[in-house]
Formats: sequence, C-alpha cells, structure tokens
Amino acid sequence: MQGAWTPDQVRDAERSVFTSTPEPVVMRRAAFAVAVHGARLLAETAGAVAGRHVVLLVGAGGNGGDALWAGVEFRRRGAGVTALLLSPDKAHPAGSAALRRAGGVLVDAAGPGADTAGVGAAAAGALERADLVVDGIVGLSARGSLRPLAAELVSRVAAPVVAVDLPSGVDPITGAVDGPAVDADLTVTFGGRKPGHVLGTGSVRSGAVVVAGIGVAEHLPEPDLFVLDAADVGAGWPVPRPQDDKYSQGVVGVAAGSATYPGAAVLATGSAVQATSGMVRYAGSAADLVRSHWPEVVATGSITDAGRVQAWAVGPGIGTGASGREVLRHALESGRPVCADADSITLLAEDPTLWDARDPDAAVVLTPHAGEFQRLAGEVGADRVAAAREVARRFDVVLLLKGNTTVVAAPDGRVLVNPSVHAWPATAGSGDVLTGLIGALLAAGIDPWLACGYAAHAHALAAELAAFGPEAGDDPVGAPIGASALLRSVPAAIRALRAS
Ligand SMILES: NC(=O)C1=CN([C@@H]2O[C@H](COP(=O)(O)OP(=O)(O)OC[C@H]3O[C@@H](n4cnc5c(N)ncnc54)[C@H](O)[C@@H]3O)[C@@H](O)[C@H]2O)[C@@H](O)CC1
Ligand SMILES: [K+]
Repeated sequence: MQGAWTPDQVRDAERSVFTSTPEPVVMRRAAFAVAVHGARLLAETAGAVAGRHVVLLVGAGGNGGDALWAGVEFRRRGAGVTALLLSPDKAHPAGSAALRRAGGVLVDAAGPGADTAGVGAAAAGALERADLVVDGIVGLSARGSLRPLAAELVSRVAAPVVAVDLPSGVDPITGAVDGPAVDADLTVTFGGRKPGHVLGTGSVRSGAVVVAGIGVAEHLPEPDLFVLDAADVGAGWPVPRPQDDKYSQGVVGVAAGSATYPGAAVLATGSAVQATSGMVRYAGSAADLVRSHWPEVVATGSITDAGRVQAWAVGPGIGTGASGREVLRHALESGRPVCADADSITLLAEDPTLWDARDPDAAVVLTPHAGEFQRLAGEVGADRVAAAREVARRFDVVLLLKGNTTVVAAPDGRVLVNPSVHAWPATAGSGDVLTGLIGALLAAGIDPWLACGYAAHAHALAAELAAFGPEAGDDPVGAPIGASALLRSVPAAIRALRAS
C-alpha cells in the first residue's frame, strides 16, 4: 500500500529534518533529484542533454528555488538554461545567484517588450525554443488557481514538462484543477506523494510521479491517504483453500432489481458470482431472470425466505417505495455486513429511522455517487476526501464515494483512494457490478474498508480490459463499453491482479 501526505504533514517532517540538516542542503537534494530525472526525460525526448535548451518557470517560493538549483545541475550537464522569473524581486536569491554563476540566463517573464498577454519578448522566445520545461511556479503552498501571468506561460508550453513537487495549478490537497494547469510528463516530489498526486485530475496532470526521499521520508507520520497497488489487491483477493466448501467461503445475498429494473439484479448477482467462489443467494422479483442468467444462484422472491448469508448487497433497482424500505430494513436487521447502494441510499436519506434497524456491530457500506451523497449529507464540494471522511464518521459507515477518483473512508478516519486512470467505467449499470463485488468480498470476511478498495480497483481494471479488448493490438485504442462487457471482464481483472 502506498501513502500520500498532506502539505502540513510534509512541512512538519521538513522541520524535523532541518534540526540536523540545513535548509539549503535539503533544497539542493530536491533540486538534484529534479535534474537527474528531468535530464533522463530530456535525453529520451530530445536525444541528448548537452546542447539542449531547458526553460525554468520560476515562482516566488521554495518551488522556484528548487527549479533554479535544478537549472545549475542542467548547466553542469551542458544544457542551455533560461529561467523565466515570475516575481524577479522575490526569486530565491541563492538559487538565482548560483544559476547566474553557472552561465544560466535569468529573465523577467513580464518584460521588456511584453506582448498583449503580458509575456516579455525574451520569455516568449525562450519558451518557443524549449526542449524541456521545469515547472517551479508553485508547489506545496499553492493557493487557488494560477495567477494570470503564470497561467499565460503555462498555456504556451509545448515541450515536455518536469514538474517540481506538484504540477502548478493543481490543488495540493484536493487534486482539483480550477483553471489553467501544468500537464506534466513527470513530477518529482519530495518525501512522499501528496493528495494532489492521487486525487481528481491531479493524478493525470502529474504524469509519472517519482518520489525522492531527500531525508524527509523517514520523518513522515502515518499517511493521510492510502493507495492500493495491484499487488495488494491480488494478494488480498479471497480464493478457495483446499479445506473450503461453498459455505465456508461466505454466502452473499443480493437484494436488487425489480419488475421495472430487472437488469440491476442480473448485473449485481453476476458480479457476485464471478468475484468469489462461495455461494450467491438472490432475493427479489427478478428471480426468474436471475436464474436464467446465473443458474448457480439460489434465487427466491422475497428476502424474508432467502436463507442465511454472511453479507447483504442491497439497493440497485429495489425502488424507493414501501417494499424497497422493507427489503433494506430486513438486511440491516440481519446483523450481517450490508453494502447499501443506489435506492438504499435514497431510502436512508428519506427515512433516517431506518438506521435504527442496524446492528451497531455489523459494518454498513454506502456507495453513493455525488447525487446520492447530496441527498444523504449535502453537496460533496471540492474536498471529496474531507466530505467522505466526515460522513463516514457521522453515520459510522464505510463510505465509498464514486467519481473519477473513488474515495473510500472508514469511520475511524482512514481513507483509501483509487486514482482515475480513465473514465471507461462511467456507464449505466456499472455501479450494480461494483455492489456485487463489494457484497461478495464482505461475505468472504474481508475488512469492509479494504473490500471497497479491492472492489473499486478490480472494477476499474475490468472496465479497462473491456474497453481495450483483446483485439486492441500494439497501439491500443479504447472503445466504449456497457456494464455487461465490464462484468464479463471481471474474471480477467481478478486474474491480472493475482498475477501482479
Ligand atoms: N520547505 C523546504 O525546505 C523545502 C521545500 N521544498 C520546495 O519548496 C516548496 C514549498 O515552498 P514554499 O512554501 O515557499 O511555497 P511555494 O513555492 O509552493 O509557493 C509559494 C509562492 O507561490 C506563490 N503562489 C501561491 N499560489 C499561487 C498561484 N495560485 N499562482 C501563482 N503563484 C502562486 C506565492 O506568491 C508564494 O510566494 C515545495 O513545494 C518544494 O518544491 C524543497 O526544496 C524541499 C525542501
Ligand atoms: K510546481
């Protein structure tokens, strides 16, 4: 499992480092890492480092300082370096002096000879001739969207970019991008990843992320966020042991679908069938259809005679009327872990007395999208992690907030994120598949917080495998998928995760 640390956690760790190592030394370590990895990128994209032209975008703080010192290292490797200073009077003094001594050119980004957008002639020319851009506009202390001159420079970047610490324009805490932002090929960050690298579009804007320890890593506390690797998911995925039978692996009950929405029942039971090797029971008015698609499912018309299960997956397509309410109440009263999705969430929002039916010792997982979240607890807002964490605490649930980045918050404050790789899973019925996966993992006895993380990971991978398909070839191009195709790819996704 990888971690991500908030800017405050990183600053505290840096302060601990400064008690034994002077700040300029730490900055030069950071800059050295930027130059080493940036030079590799330059060699790959421009064929060489010596004789190539590196442009530094230099802001007023420590991030700009890193860029200036990285410029010194590029000069050592024979590259030409031009630093575009966004605030010439505030640019890191020691870094500026060192780059000048090393033969770098430092220009005021705003002039002389500014064009109508406010960019000086030398700065505009340098950007046009850049083989590599080092983004040192802003890092840990970024506030709000980029200021106009920074935004204008960023919009003119055509060369490959190495971002220092974070791509400028990405919020370090939320990963949100509100205006122009750097689109990095590579980000070199220090100590550990920040939430901005794994949340929202920040995960895409960062490109490949390299973590340089620089002496800070060993001073970091428990991470604020966790990210599961494929290997974590593969190692934790339940598979039958020699002594197992169909009951010992966990029986999952699925209560989903209705005469109006029978498809939800087929998708949710189908994913539960494929997720684990135990047993799947189905309860609801789509029993005949479920049986015809999945003969291995034990299907009944009513949840009251469904038999014993180790966990319930309840909600998709059950409706928000009286019968849906009774189905949810019955599942909550069972004393088993419950994954409550879709209509279940609406029911809980409309009738909070339903919470009284739950056994406080049995886990409840809620899997809202932004609209369902709003019904339950108001607007998600820009800080999705904070929103999920707050609601998980308030309702004593594991909350899986759907979206381009999936956020899973436990009631004790732990948060897992599944960064967005692409948006192929955004298709009707996709959530029903996720519910079945979570239900099956809960029945197998997996910790509910991890069960959500495993399920989100496998779900995203199944969508990717379905979208790219076996026929996509060497230069794969995705094609839109439906939830049925996603469902069919679940076994391949689990196989790939277990192999990693
Ligand atoms: N603290 C340390 O000792 C270390 C810091 N390091 C670097 O220093 C950075 C943090 O330095 P600082 O705390 O000085 O802050 P930053 O360099 O992140 O940003 C501060 C400056 O950016 C400007 N700024 C803020 N929001 C902006 C926006 N939206 N558009 C344009 N400009 C904006 C402000 O004028 C402010 O002066 C880290 O990200 C890292 O790159 C590294 O050298 C490692 C050691
Ligand atoms: K930056």
